[in-house]
Amino acid sequence: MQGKIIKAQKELYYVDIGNKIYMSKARGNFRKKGIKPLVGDDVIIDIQDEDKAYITEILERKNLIKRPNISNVDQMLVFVTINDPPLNLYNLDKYLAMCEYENMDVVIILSKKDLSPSEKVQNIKDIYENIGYTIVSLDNYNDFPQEKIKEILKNKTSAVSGASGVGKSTFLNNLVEKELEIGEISEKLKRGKNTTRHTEIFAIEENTFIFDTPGFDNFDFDFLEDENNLKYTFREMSNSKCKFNNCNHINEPNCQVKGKVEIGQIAKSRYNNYLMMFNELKNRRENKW
Ligand SMILES: Nc1nc2c(ncn2[C@@H]2O[C@H](COP(=O)(O)OP(=O)(O)OP(=O)(O)O)[C@@H](O)[C@H]2O)c(=O)[nH]1
Ligand SMILES: [Zn+2]
Repeated sequence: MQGKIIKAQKELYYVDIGNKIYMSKARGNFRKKGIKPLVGDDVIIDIQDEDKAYITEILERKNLIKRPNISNVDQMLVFVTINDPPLNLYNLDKYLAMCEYENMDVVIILSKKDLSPSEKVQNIKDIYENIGYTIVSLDNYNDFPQEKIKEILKNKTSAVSGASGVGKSTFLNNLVEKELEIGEISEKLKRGKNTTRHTEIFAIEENTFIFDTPGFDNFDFDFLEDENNLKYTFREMSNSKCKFNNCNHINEPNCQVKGKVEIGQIAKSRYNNYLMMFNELKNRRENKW
């Protein structure tokens, strides 16, 4: 039987098989190899009785995030605000680069719309929609697009990320509370108010999950070692016809990316952040030795 680990407590794993949750312990070859099951893992279980089972196999992971340790994130909801806290485009572009590198879909959530001047919201939308990102602006208290969010989450396992105070927990509570009201999430999964926090996944509906702890917590650049690969994580730089096909778009002659920046087809902020990240990675690699 195949299922997904939605919660881990010490050596006990809660495996959701769609209509039922089994408390499971690890058994099998992966244990000998020192591989520990993670929340998010798709696993094969061997059912013992009513609600107990053994995990016998961990299916290949699509990706693995550290701090918190979670796996198989299909989609990242990257949260930003315009004013509170102030928008930091460098960090946003870094999050986006990480998601590209980890092969996750990305949706940008611009929260606290109520506190944001609409022309600034439009500005950000213009930059990011132009390069193919979905961006949803919302007010967690008075304008929460539940149906739209559910549509975005459908049939995927999603996680949230973003700076402290951008409204991630309020968003998650909103989403889960509303679903609880509608009665689509079983009472079993209801978040205990006083229990210790472990990473958990909520099943929004069948085949649709969201992690309750932010991904890329405490983030830095340990995902990318070689600055020469950074260009592949900037969508607007792929498919450019530069003179050199390994062009880093910095000092090379006949660089189409630089040309596009000059005529405004590529956002200056994105390009400048690319240069900053490039240097950050380069310094880091050079200082390692
Ligand atoms: N005006 C307004 N305030 C909001 C909105 N969403 C959240 N807040 C408030 O912003 C503050 C921070 O929200 P949280 O949901 O705790 O933010 P977080 O991203 O989870 O923060 P960390 O837990 O530190 O990572 C709280 O006081 C919320 O009530 C919103 O859409 N509009
Ligand atoms: Zn170039």
